[in-house]
Amino acid sequence: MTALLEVQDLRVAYGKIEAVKGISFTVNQGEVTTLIGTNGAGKTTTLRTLSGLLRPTAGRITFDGQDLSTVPAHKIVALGLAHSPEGRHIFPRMTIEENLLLGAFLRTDAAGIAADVERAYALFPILGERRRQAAGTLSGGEQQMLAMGRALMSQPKLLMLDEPSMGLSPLMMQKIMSTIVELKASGTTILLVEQNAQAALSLSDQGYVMETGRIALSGTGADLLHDESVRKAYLGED
Ligand SMILES: Nc1ncnc2c1ncn2[C@@H]1O[C@H](COP(=O)(O)OP(=O)(O)OP(=O)(O)O)[C@@H](O)[C@H]1O
Repeated sequence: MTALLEVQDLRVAYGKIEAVKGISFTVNQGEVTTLIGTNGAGKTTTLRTLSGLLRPTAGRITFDGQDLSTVPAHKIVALGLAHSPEGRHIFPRMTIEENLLLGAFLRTDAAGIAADVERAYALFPILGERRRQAAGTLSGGEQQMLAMGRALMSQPKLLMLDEPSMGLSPLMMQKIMSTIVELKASGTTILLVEQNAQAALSLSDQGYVMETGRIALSGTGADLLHDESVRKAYLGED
């Protein structure tokens, strides 16, 4: 198993408040790795740090053999790391296609970009049907598809998805989860942050449980899914 991302003893603080308190985890090439945890555990802070939006106070991030700790955010996309953020952050007045093309802002290969736009439409047909409409007219779930499609437009080695199922209907959530499985099958490595532990762990190779800035538990998705403490805390079992 080759590690694509290695995080060692990472610490991140907002002023005096330490949100991530020395976490270590690995994302293997070609796998889906999930971070689960309660609200405020530090999952989003971790993804934002990997994207270069926050600076760690300590620790090491190695991505594809390179130390990321001091690489600025705008260079991190070029290294192959894409982030579909919590809350999607699509541009509502721009069209769906314009939003997708923003994800390719570093690329100059017109034919490749056009092919990847078509790939996004194949993955999410609704986006293709409405390509010329303002993105703000999409439903929440469709906006999530757009955010994922846009992140894929940079042809990332690692796709980070922050709470892709948030606020979605069960049917829409299933679509997003099955797309994650499809993306993995086509060779994309994924780091997933999810509140829906059942759905996320079911499709994950590896999982990490975060609690108040620390990793409390780790294992394969199947191990965690069957772990009694995980079932009690995250799957609502007595
Ligand atoms: N901009 C900020 N300034 C100060 N504290 C922050 C900021 N953003 C997050 N925090 C704090 O850092 C901690 C970790 O938050 P984070 O958003 O990373 O958690 P999370 O695991 O993603 O939670 P959620 O599932 O609720 O999104 C929380 O205590 C939160 O209040």
